Amino acid sequence: MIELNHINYQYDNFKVHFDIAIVAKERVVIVGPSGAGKSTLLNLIAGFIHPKSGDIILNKQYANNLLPGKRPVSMLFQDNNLFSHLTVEQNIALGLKPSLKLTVAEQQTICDILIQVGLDGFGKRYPEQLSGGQRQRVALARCLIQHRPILLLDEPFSALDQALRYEMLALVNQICDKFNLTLMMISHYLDDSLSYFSRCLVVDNGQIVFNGLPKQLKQPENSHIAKMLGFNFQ
Ligand SMILES: Nc1ncnc2c1ncn2[C@@H]1O[C@H](COP(=O)(O)OP(=O)(O)OP(=O)(O)O)[C@@H](O)[C@H]1O
Repeated sequence: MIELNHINYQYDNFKVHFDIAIVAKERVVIVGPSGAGKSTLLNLIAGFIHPKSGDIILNKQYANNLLPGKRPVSMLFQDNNLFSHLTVEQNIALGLKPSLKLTVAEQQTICDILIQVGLDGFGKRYPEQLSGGQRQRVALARCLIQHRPILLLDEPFSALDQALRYEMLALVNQICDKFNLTLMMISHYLDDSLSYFSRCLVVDNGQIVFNGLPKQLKQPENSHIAKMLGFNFQ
């Protein structure tokens, strides 16, 4: 679970305030205009930035003072940050052991995870020998191998074409089922992908202005929010 209690944070002249509670295994999509504070929200949860005030509770543990690596969180970015001089297997292994000296059991874990993300047989390739979707699968595998219960995705599939984006969403959905993950994902899209999420947060100007079922965004009383987002549900 994720609780942000009266969280305040400020860049030079941009303030955010977040107050949310997300229960374990929820799947939350975060949308909002560019510069609204969506990445800031995930960065606060991941521990890359620290609130000026307020409490962050992750899986019932007070997390304000925890370094990113000690939080029960893994995060995937749009630029997957794979190392070009390392193979797929080695890139994934980094999530497990920075020394890359793996036991036989750990090597097997990597083989298993490659199968999970549909990349069986790709372990010896280098990132440049993969498509954009395959590279994102490797980055996703590196997150999953850490076995952290909270998965944060910062627009990881935005650069992919629609068919591949849906494929990746379906894969993430399956993975969340299998590993009982709590998911928060930033997206620029709110279309058929709605069905994968149990909740939608709309962030605008550093605040959450909508927190509800994705389908409620289609209701007439929320038409101003849908319009602000530029979504056309007709
Ligand atoms: N390191 C920083 N220093 C100063 N201002 C920043 C910094 N990072 C972000 N901001 C500002 O904070 C605001 C929120 O940024 P954030 O990246 O959270 O928005 P976003 O909703 O994720 O945007 P986008 O959809 O364009 O990625 C923006 O106005 C941005 O310019």
